[in-house]
Amino acid sequence: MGLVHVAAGVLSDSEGRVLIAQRPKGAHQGGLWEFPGGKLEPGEPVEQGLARELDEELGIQVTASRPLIRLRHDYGDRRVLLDIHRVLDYQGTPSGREGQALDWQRPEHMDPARFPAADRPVISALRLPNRYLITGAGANVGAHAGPSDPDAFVARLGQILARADLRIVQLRAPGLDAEAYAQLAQRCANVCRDTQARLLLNCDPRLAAELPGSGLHLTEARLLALTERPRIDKPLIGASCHSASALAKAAELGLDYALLSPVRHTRSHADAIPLGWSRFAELVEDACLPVYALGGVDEADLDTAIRHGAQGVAGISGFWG
Ligand SMILES: Nc1nc2c([nH]c(=O)n2[C@@H]2O[C@H](COP(=O)(O)OP(=O)(O)OP(=O)(O)O)[C@@H](O)[C@H]2O)c(=O)[nH]1
Repeated sequence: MGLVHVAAGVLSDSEGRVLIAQRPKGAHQGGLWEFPGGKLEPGEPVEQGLARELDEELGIQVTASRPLIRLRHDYGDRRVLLDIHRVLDYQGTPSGREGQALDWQRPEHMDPARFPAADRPVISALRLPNRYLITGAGANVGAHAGPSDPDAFVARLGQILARADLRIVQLRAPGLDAEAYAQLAQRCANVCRDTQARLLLNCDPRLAAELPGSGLHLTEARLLALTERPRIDKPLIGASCHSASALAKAAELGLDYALLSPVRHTRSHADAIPLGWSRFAELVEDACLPVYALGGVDEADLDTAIRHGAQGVAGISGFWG
């Protein structure tokens, strides 16, 4: 069975809604909604094919785009390689040139069941920001300890989340016992509510289920021990990964994102061997979910991370200071 290489585009409007199109009834995955695009011609570069398809299907001329996510999916009757790009700039007004219905939808309102199965990670990618904050230690303690001063810790979190482009935070405090973690999580949840940020709990899933917060973050050890996606009433679940097998497991369980580390040497994980950007890109290439670059990276690396296939950058020291 051959591989069908497809380029598709994400067009956003000023309210953050994304353009979707309905596939014709008789087509593969007919009746479902998709990101506009189509098959590349043999040897055709992705950006060129994307521009051609969006001109044919929508009557627009793409002038700037960048990769969002690359995915592989096996439908049984067809294997697809999807290159999904964000369209950053275009000329013209999109219209359904092939008679297809169009709609503009906010990513958080998209129902994955109404899209081809391959598109689920695309919807996750659209719902996630490109900067991901991990809490550091409080004053006077090493990165592996918990915060020694919860008041200062919560105040620091509030300061950082005042920035409009940091909308997701993982509460990482491996030095705390369950009770101290739960107390701190309650206080962080209040800060996140006030700043409209999403809080991800890095703790035992059973504890997380009892705590406020938008999601759960799994350590690689917790991820590898699972056989199914944790059944928890929180929309967002991700995991730390350090290998191809962990990324494959995260995708197989239908997690929403992974953190892949360490890209560079870091003081917090001094013994770990850095992946470097080219190995990072190789691992992301085969991963079927959004992946953040972590470990010795900061905001200055955002463009580099995206060029190497990442959703964005995650960090402790780069953001926490
Ligand atoms: N455009 C697009 N195709 C997708 C998406 N998700 C997904 O699985 N696909 C699959 O990718 C393939 C795209 O092929 P297509 O039939 O749209 O290609 P095309 O526009 O060149 O049409 P053609 O077959 O008439 O030449 C289909 O198998 C489709 O099911 C998506 O979000 N957008």
